[in-house]
Amino acid sequence: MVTAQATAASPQPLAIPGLVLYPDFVTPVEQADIIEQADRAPWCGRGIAPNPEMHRRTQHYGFVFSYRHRKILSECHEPLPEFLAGVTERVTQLPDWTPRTGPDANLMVLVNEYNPGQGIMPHKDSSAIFGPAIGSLSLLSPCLMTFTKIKPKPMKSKPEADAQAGADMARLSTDSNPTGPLVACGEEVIVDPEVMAKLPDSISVYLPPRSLLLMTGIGRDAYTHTISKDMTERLPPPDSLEIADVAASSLDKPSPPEHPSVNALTLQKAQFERERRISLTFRTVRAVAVDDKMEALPSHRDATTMAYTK
Ligand SMILES: O=C(O)CCC(=O)C(=O)O
Ligand SMILES: [Fe+2]
Repeated sequence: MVTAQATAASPQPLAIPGLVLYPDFVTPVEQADIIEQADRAPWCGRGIAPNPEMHRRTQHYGFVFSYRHRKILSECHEPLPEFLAGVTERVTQLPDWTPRTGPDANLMVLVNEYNPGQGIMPHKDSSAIFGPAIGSLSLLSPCLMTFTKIKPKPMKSKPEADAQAGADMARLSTDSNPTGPLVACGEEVIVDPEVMAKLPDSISVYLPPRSLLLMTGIGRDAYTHTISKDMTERLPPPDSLEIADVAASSLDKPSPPEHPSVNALTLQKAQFERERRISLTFRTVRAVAVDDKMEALPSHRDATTMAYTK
């Protein structure tokens, strides 16, 4: 059983603002418990509704997301299953978890399974559908998650921008093409181009087993994230790799005992084999599809826009 207690390892802010890695977010025993319980629950994908066309298997708790239609299919306020309650509470109590918490927080937990050869295309989680923080808990196999700066669109006047936001919302409710980055609209961060210009174009983040990656602000809204399908992950040069607890300059030093998997891999190999990985994605839902239109959920009507303009 995963309980809502504080995590031992200290958080690691990454090179992109808003991205923070929490190593050892769950213990090996908690990891085994989550995997066992998830494997007893029904998966969708590979011919099974509600996402039969997906090759990757998923489980959707709290709300059901359709990849084909890119929307939350139905509102369902059933409590999260017992095996997810503790870890979800722990995520939503993190100091940088910005959405509201509590029973009306419209939480969704998505379980993703990646077998060797499976990944996730570059995308940004829609700001119209999902709230301002996304937590990703990595279980079993490590992987690299690559963040790439989204190229800015040409500046628009206010009426044009408003019209575009409306069009984006309409597109979200009708578009059936599941490829390509999701449309960004809603209450996403507004970033000063000068701030963005100083940030890296792309970084690869090494996600050790049992770590939680929290994505907020710039890292959530101004970058896409992706996991490759490669069976073998090759570590990029140290200056483009973000590794928890290991500064690029200390890669040739002996590994500290607390995170042997991170350092052993980094020090001994320039590559590693992907094995089965299960991730839990924690998000709040802002809008659901009702009669084929997107409608904002009540608890997000008063959400405030965060601006990174300084
Ligand atoms: O597997 C992960 O860690 C990320 C999943 C993800 O990006 C998503 O479901 O939108
Ligand atoms: Fe995502």
